[in-house]
Amino acid sequence: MIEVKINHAGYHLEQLYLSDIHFSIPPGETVGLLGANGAGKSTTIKSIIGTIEAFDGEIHIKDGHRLAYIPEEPILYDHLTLWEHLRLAATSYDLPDEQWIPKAEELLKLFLLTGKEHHFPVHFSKGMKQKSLIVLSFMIKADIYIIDEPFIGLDPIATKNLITLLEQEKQRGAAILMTTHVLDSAEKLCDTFVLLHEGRMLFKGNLIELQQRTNQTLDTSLLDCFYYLLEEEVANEPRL
Ligand SMILES: Nc1ncnc2c1ncn2[C@@H]1O[C@H](COP(=O)(O)OP(=O)(O)OP(=O)(O)O)[C@@H](O)[C@H]1O
Repeated sequence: MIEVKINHAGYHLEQLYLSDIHFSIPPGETVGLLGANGAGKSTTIKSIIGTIEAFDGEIHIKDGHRLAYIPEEPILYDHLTLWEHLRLAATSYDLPDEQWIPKAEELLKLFLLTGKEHHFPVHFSKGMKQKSLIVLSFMIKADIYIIDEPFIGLDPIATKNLITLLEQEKQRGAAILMTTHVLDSAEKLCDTFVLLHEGRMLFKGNLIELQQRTNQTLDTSLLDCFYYLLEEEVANEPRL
């Protein structure tokens, strides 16, 4: 379980971008953090993981719970091989060799990285770097996964494997937060949605609640509801 209470957050104290973004993710649930470009999704994630410049709010994570974060732009160490990255993560979480090594090998095979363990991932393609971070995150069996744009840059097989892994982790009781612009995938994978617009939370709830909120029928897609909600918001904005 993770509880997010962002009163204000942003990049300059005098000009905070996010305001009043409050939501929680119970164990075994996936929340989709949605919004147009610049709506504040990455800023919300930075607030949760503690890398934002200015923050007023509270983030509650149960003691001892592990959080795995997969950023949109993969960040890897220049001078460590893929295997050294995996060993470093395992050491940081005190995982015994007999636990992490078989899991790492299984994930490397699944994401077609077997044979690349002793290469330097900084020289990998963008998708391979992303897959390396996926292997690292799923290897530690986190309680909370935060994934920024998981489907951009992954090939179709890797995307399918990632979806299967996410479903398995959810069944295991992990709480998952993902941002994505791929709304048909979000509709299938997420239990609830947090919709941001210009740093504010426009909506929080499941698809049925979003269909009701936008006066749409139960067969209306997430994409269409999202569109109607933003259209209504923009129409109601004060004109300069
Ligand atoms: N490092 C930064 N310094 C100053 N302002 C920033 C910084 N990063 C983002 N912003 C601003 O904060 C606002 C929200 O950006 P954010 O990256 O959270 O949007 P997003 O919803 O993740 O967008 P996208 O879908 O394009 O990734 C934007 O106005 C952006 O210009």
